[in-house]
Amino acid sequence: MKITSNSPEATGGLAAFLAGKLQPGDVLTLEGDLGAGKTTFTKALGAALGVTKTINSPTFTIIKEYAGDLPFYHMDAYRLEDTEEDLGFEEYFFGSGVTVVEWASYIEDFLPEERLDIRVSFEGEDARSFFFTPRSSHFETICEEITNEYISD
Ligand SMILES: Nc1ncnc2c1ncn2[C@@H]1O[C@H](COP(=O)(O)OP(=O)(O)OP(=O)(O)O)[C@@H](O)[C@H]1O
Repeated sequence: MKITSNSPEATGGLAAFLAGKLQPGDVLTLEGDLGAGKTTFTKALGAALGVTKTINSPTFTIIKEYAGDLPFYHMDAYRLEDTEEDLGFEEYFFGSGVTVVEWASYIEDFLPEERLDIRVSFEGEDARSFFFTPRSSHFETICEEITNEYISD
């Protein structure tokens, strides 16, 4: 399923709409090229989940935890490339918060099967495409709701 965004604000609105549908224990993976809009999307998602602190890229910390209406975990697996060491991922993935994982393919063996995969691609100066791949019935329902909200006809 593909949604087009024509501005950072539109990306924020899409992230906020998704945030409103999420439940404790939900895991999202987010991939896209440099400058595609992953951070823009994640900041808006976190804000909509009630996080008031500034959300920055967690590259040097692997995971950042934020308090919101429910816990929000922002993970960047870049420095874990093909690790076989379990750093306690389950506490996040099967916990009471929402987790966003960047560079998720690097920790593929530890990812929960039930998740929402999101890919952002650069289409032009302010244009971005968001591709959503739901990997559970819960996320299929959410994707249908996003489609109904964003795709008319
Ligand atoms: N439709 C759009 N959606 C998101 N960002 C957009 C859009 N149009 C323009 N932008 C701009 O593109 C940039 C996206 O940067 P952002 O840091 O979110 O990307 P990123 O994918 O996290 O990159 P990096 O991997 O380098 O951290 C921002 O400067 C943002 O204002």
